[in-house]
Amino acid sequence: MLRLTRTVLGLPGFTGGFSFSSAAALAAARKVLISDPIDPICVSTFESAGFEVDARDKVPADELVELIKSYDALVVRSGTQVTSEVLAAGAGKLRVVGRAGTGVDNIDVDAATASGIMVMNTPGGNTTSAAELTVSLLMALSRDIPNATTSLKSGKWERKKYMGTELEGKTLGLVGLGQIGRRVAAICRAMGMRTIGYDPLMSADAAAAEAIEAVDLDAVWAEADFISLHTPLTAETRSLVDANTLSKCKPGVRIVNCARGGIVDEAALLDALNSGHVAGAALDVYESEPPPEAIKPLLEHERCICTPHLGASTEEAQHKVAHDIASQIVDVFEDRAVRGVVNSRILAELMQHKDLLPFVELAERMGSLLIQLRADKLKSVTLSTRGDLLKGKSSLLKAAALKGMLTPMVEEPVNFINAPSMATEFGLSINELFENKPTMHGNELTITFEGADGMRSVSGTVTGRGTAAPQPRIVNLDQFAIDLLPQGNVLYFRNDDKPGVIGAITSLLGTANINVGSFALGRSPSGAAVGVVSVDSSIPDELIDSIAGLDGMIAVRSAKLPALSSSVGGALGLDESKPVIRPNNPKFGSGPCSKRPGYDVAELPTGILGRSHRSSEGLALLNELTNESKRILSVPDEYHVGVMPGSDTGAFEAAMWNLLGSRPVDIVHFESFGTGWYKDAVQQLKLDVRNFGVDAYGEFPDVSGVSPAHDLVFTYNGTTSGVRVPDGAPFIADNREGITLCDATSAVFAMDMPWDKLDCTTYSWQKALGGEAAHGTMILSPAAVERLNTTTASWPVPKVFNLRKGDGSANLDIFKGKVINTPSLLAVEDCLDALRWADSIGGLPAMIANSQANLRAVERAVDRFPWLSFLAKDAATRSSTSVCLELEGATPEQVKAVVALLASERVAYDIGAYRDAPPGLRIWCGATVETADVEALMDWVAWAYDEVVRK
Ligand SMILES: NC(=O)C1=CN([C@@H]2O[C@H](COP(=O)(O)OP(=O)(O)OC[C@H]3O[C@@H](n4cnc5c(N)ncnc54)[C@H](O)[C@@H]3O)[C@@H](O)[C@H]2O)C=CC1
Ligand SMILES: O=C(O)C(=O)COP(=O)(O)O
Repeated sequence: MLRLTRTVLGLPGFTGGFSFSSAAALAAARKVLISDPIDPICVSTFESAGFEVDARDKVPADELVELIKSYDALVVRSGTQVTSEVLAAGAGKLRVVGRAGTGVDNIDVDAATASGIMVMNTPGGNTTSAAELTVSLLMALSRDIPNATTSLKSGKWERKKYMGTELEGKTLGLVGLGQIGRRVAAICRAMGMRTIGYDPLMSADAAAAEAIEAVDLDAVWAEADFISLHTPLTAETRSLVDANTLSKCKPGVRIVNCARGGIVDEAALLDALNSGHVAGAALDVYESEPPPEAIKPLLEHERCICTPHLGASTEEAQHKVAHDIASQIVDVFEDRAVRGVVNSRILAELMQHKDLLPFVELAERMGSLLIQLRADKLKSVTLSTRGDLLKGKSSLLKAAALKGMLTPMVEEPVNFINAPSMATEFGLSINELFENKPTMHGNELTITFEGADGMRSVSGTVTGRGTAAPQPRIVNLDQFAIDLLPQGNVLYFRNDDKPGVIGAITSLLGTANINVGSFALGRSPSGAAVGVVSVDSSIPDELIDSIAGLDGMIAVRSAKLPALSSSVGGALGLDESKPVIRPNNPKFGSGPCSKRPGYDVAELPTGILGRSHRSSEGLALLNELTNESKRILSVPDEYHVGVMPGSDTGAFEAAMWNLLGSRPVDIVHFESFGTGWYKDAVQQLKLDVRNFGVDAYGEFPDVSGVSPAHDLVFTYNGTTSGVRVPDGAPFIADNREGITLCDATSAVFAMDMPWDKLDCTTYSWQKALGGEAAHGTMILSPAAVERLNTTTASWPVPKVFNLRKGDGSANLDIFKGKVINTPSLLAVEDCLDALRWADSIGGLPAMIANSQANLRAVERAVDRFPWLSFLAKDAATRSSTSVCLELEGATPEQVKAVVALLASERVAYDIGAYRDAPPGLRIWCGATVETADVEALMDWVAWAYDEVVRK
């Protein structure tokens, strides 16, 4: 029974003011208790997901009741009895009970459901093993193998005594045609048996498709030579095989039970064996395990074969179920998926329709709002939906609304698992209605209820779906059009629509030191007005009374709703404050950057490995790479593209060492790497340099003095500052005399490159392509080639950087696949894979669009969170690949803690700012990163900021 703190749904004049349990989402490890012997893969799967595991072979019942209190999850096989006492002791902290196997009859599933604890199993993991044991027992029975073995071992030679019977041609009667029953049927049919079976869920056609004759139970008893049981133990199957049913069986029938003890009445079976009516029985499972003394006569009966619950006891099955249950539980805690849940259809549905999450959040808040604003008992509640998205989804939305309605009313935590059963206990039900009428909001949800104060209703929708961050909004309250973000503390009032009321309310709130966040007002032609005010703190009852006393006031209520973008995680009852959606791919580092979506190293062609890069095949591969890069990047035909050693750094230093020296150099730099090129030019090459630098990270320099007569060295995109050259690099003259050297490593494949302004461009594969490190690409214009041909370097150039031949002319062989030194052909295949992917999504325009969409996702977060800002203030020089962010109010240590927390939650790796840059975040938003992941990440950033900085 539920413990209620209030007379549920019946308090007149209730004015809210509840505190919601916003469990602090600490980064502490989740704790799992394993209380039965299990394959070690279970422990290692949990541990590698950061869980703390306590694995025991056996925990006595009384100890378990104490022990369970400190665990988030419990894993069992059939040995541990998970009773209502255990579940009650665990409730609050315990979220999941996982059964590494099929049968959950050792778990009090109803008690778990009432406490909001998820129960899951691993269907299918041990099907083969259980089916193979069943068939082994059928064969052992037909040939009496155990007795024959014992006889021979005792020195006897009794060939006559052990005359057996063939299975071929005999009828096998199966009760239960689930996974195991069907597998047994398939094996037995292959042995020539006739297979008949009964299962209330299986149609005759579906059974026929499995080559099983669907019959009723009486036919199984009457026709089977062998009967095998494969149902769960339920009220209906308990003692299914008893004296009565046995009497209906053929004399000489043999019976196998590898399903559950209790399906067979053990005393009746012993009688039937004693009378000879049953010729043999094979049991793997017992009513009580281990079996008590009392059933010794059955176990010791000459014609009874018995095994100690070994159906799932194979290395393969144990490995599989142990791995499955651990990864299912990890997935639940990480909100990735809900698989194998046996006590919540709604949860499984919720995880399948993640696109509905904002509506689920809305429904929950609407339910919560209405219940808190009601005046008296509810009479009837109706949820109506409009719009294609919501059609057929009302069970999910109803569950959300119920969760919202119950949460402020009951003491225990309400989640999607227990909300429906709790509601049933209160007799609280919601009617549903789908309305075809179009609405200006597209998809709209309305909850109406009849209370003592008449019909009340609230309607809401979700704005910004698809484009901006989706936001639930209340658009109508009691027939008044309003616009309200349903979160936090809310004051509702209805009054005669006359001047002065709002002023009086704000002044009362001000006097009580309560900040007003927003006002939503609606009015009807009849002269009534309704107002909803969101305020920063809860409103004391005395203040409500004072507002109620204002002239013209009809009704006043207050309510408290959970903070937005935080409560759907509570759907799982896991952690109310954590966002529910995690990035699918948490790799947001700025180099090496994330591989393309769907990347699998196993799919790379490997035929070339071990071959010479100078073989015709090796050469062809290198040329394919440079040609494809050239085509996808729309590099002009007359330019040369080649592979260089040493990543982008190697390629760019090769460019500087080979091309500079004949003119003064202007260096435009605005972050660490560009500053490195500046230092190279001054300190190593001792060039005549003009410095176009910046005072601080995030700025773009004043480039108005860049001279067309000089050479120009610049970075196109500052990976460490999140600053980029403005589109088209307008400061570079078309008719210049000098040449330009452009480090484009985090710009290519994500930005349009103005090739006519770039004479030597370099990049590495590990950035925008998500390729492998150590190789770079160099692109030379005809002017750069001419520079090589007409000048010589006045300093030594190491062999791996040398772009000239012995005669001093440009070594264009490098750009025809004849690379300077040995490349990794595996890295080449990997890069080609990225290029093929680039092509498949629509080439360069699609890659640029991806990166832009990612930047917009971050921009939306910056709009939403006042403490979050771009390091690059000017949008025209803001990078869409290496996006650098500052967290206002966070100390450097706190920024580090935010980064560490996001990594420990496995939502974002490697997103701390570059070591020389100001503390902050650097999120790679190049084309290989998916926008949905950036969107999900930004909610997590907000969560981590709350955890570390605000708490
Ligand atoms: N001995 C052992 O170590 C193992 C035992 N098992 C047990 O075997 C049994 C079957 O497992 P699965 O095939 O994996 O489960 P399943 O869920 O795939 O199949 C059970 C089937 O029983 C049917 N059923 C339910 N009530 C029935 C009734 N009154 N009459 C006839 N059929 C009914 C269901 O419709 C369902 O098709 C379960 O009790 C499970 O716990 C499973 C694995 C290992
Ligand atoms: O999976 C089942 O239902 C089983 O009966 C197997 O039980 P076990 O995990 O071997 O204790």
